Amino acid sequence: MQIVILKDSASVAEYGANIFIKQLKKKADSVLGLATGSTPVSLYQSLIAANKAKQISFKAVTTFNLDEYLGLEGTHPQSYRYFMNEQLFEHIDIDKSKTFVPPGDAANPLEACQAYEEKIKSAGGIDIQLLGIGRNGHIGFNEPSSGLMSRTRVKTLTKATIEDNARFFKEDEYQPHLSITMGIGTILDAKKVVLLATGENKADAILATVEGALTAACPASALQLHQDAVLVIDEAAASKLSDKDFYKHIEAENQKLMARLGL
Ligand SMILES: N[C@@H]1[C@@H](O)[C@H](O)[C@@H](COP(=O)(O)O)O[C@@H]1O
Repeated sequence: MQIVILKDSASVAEYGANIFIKQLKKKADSVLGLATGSTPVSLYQSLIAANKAKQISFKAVTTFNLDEYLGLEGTHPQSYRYFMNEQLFEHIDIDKSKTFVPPGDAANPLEACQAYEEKIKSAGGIDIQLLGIGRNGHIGFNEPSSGLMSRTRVKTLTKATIEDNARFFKEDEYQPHLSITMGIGTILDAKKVVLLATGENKADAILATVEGALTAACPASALQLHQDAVLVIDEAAASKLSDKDFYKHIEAENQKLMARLGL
């Protein structure tokens, strides 16, 4: 796991965006795995700016989002499809028919999960998967106790996640308790995984992910198994790590090596 500790959330977004910009320059028809939540919003703004400045194009790109609320149509303002349209897709030169979000309004969600897996496979697999992290260590909507090899499926949200996400819903608005989410196995199949975390309320989850045991109790700990997982976190999210200075030292050495190799 590559651990990059930066001073604040703006630096995290910029570093994360640069990984995606580099990927799109290298492979114009990349398959991107995308995420929702407040953490990736600034990264999306940087990608929009890079697209407007003609540094990168999304014309040949395909995207797959991690998850969606079950029971919300894509036109619902709290749906993740709506979020993606608003925060990214409507501002870039992407072909919307190549942007996929699990269908929250599927008549048969079980079949829809299977179809989503097949769609990812037929697109050639995900080149880079962007992730945020929940306070309880969830990735996508893979809550604690999720199978480490799980595939796209229906998941019940924990009380903690429902409470954390309640801020997006109006007081009397229906808030789903179920979701469709890529599984942990689906996420691990991505060629590269980039997890962003900022703020002190993510510090316990980051500690469990980096220095804790590989366990379904912290779904993000499964990234310990990935060959190319990058954690981009700010000082606050890194504040509980015991080996923080060591990770900074490794990253400085890593940067020197990359510069020497011209990468
Ligand atoms: N399903 C999403 C996750 O994919 C996201 O990582 C998490 C954290 O969100 P935030 O970035 O707002 O803290 O929220 C939701 O539960």
